[in-house]
Amino acid sequence: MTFKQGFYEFKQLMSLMKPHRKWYFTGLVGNSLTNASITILLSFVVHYLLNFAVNGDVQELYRAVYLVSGTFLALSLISPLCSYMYKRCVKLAIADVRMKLFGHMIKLSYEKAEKHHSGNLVSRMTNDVQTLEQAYTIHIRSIILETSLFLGSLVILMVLDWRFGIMAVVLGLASAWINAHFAKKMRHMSEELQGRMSRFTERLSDLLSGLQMVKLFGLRTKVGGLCNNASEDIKRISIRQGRHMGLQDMCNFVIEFITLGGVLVAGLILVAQKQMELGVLGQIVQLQTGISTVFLELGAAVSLLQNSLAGLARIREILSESKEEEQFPAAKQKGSQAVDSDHTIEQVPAALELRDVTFGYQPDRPTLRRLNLVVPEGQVTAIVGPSGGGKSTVMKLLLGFYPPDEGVLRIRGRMAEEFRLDEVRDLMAYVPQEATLFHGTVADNIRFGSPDATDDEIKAAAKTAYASGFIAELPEGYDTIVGERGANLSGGQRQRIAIARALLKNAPILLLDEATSALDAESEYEVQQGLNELMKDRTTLVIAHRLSTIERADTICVLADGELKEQGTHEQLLAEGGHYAELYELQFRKHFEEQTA
Ligand SMILES: Nc1ncnc2c1ncn2[C@@H]1O[C@H](COP(=O)(O)OP(=O)(O)OP(=O)(O)O)[C@@H](O)[C@H]1O
Repeated sequence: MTFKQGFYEFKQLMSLMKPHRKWYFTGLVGNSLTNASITILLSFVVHYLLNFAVNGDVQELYRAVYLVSGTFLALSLISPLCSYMYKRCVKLAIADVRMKLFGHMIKLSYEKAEKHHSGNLVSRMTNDVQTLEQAYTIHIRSIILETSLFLGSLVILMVLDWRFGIMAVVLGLASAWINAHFAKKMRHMSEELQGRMSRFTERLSDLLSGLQMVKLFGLRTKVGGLCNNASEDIKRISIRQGRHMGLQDMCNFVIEFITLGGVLVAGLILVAQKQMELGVLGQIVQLQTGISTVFLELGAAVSLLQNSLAGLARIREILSESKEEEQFPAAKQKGSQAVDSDHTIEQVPAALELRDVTFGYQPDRPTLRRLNLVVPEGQVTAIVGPSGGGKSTVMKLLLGFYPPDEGVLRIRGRMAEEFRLDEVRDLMAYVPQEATLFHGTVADNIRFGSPDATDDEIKAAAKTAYASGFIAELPEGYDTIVGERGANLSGGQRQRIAIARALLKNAPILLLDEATSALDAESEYEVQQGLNELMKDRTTLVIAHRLSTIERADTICVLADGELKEQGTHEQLLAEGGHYAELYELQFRKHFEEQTA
């Protein structure tokens, strides 16, 4: 790390402290200077006491007593006050950083957020923010304290005997050179360590979120092994770091030992030749001992600061990731307008429309290819097709999670990018395959659909969604805690809560990633009843996994390999005898076999 880079990173570190900088530095410098002054004043106490011992001069004793009293006063008053002042600023700044990071994370564009493992993001919020706090509270304080102690001691040494002052400067330069060398290596290890900590959190969160599967499939050793490996990596790097710091300490000790030995020998010779008072030598030894620990402490602080700077780099990496735009994302490639101008405005514009939409998660690997899809207002349009055909991707584009690479998206006849994202999301209610519930009560989870809903409205929505029956049987009814991600409820119950939430939102367009196939017959029936209520009088785009649920849809679109293969009503598509008829035949036969088994 060059000096320029170090300075730049330090500036970055300070920029996060900006609103509290004045009081932070007042407290920090006050605390450091008080503590440094105490050490220097104590060297005078040694000086006076030794003079008193040699000359028997009581004035020297009085001076020592005054100094000790002053030191005690400073220790018990100024130092704690300053300490409180800067520590308070650190707590405030760290809370700001945490909120800023959190605010940024939840606004990350879906595309960026998907690239990070949730455990990795958690680790940045916890481990990295913690290393940042240590920088402000411990390492920077240490650097200021030790530097002021060094400078103060150097001035006194120069006044007492300039030769010892020069010696301290030489010692300082040697120590700085050695510690800079160690700090460079320490930075590499710190970056590696933070990365491994992040990986450990990822593995742990995978293990905990999939605990059921881990137990069922006997994966404790395998998945637990991944956690162990990550933990072993942390152990290995931490031990390497410890060894490195031990070596650094040893080098600093050697310098300290040689210097102190040199000071003692040279000083005693001067005392023997009556060129120096014993009190002066005592003070020089005291100051020199302080200077030696300065370099030990300074070396450790600069090394440990590398941990914090590595953490800061990881925090800044997230803060520099692009946030979701306020406007609905436009197609990445120009030429979309040309396609749009070809379009003849219909009398009643479609609720949703995709024109020549091409999209790929990776460049040159299109998931959707020149797709044309129209969802007429007030009708039910179903998308069916093989797994991986691009059905959910269509919904992600309509919800503005990704911009199409090419083509045009229209919502109620207007170009999608003319809308703000929140406007589009207000127009649509999305019920995903897996209902997302948050830790809280049943009522809280339904209320997410409309934060101002009254208790009666919540109950009415639950009733329409066929959820009121099971909610009444829960121990605390609507006040029952659903557990982490709704773990205290069954899959069908979770889905009915999600349906009640969508009902409460009362959006005119419904996007439904239907997943009744994983439910037992009774739950499936009840969820289906809830969905039917939800679809009433609404424009619906539904991804159907069970064809029996969409036989009465106004239009069925068959999507495979990102292309629209067929389109029509159930009867038309059966009569065509194409992909749909094949899929239907397959599901019908499977169902028949299940029934007769
Ligand atoms: N975030 C992503 N990054 C990269 N590829 C993705 C991502 N999400 C989906 N894909 C890929 O895009 C393709 C279409 O996925 P999509 O989820 O749209 O299919 P689907 O038709 O909804 O499938 P299913 O019926 O199984 O839910 C698949 O090949 C999938 O692997």
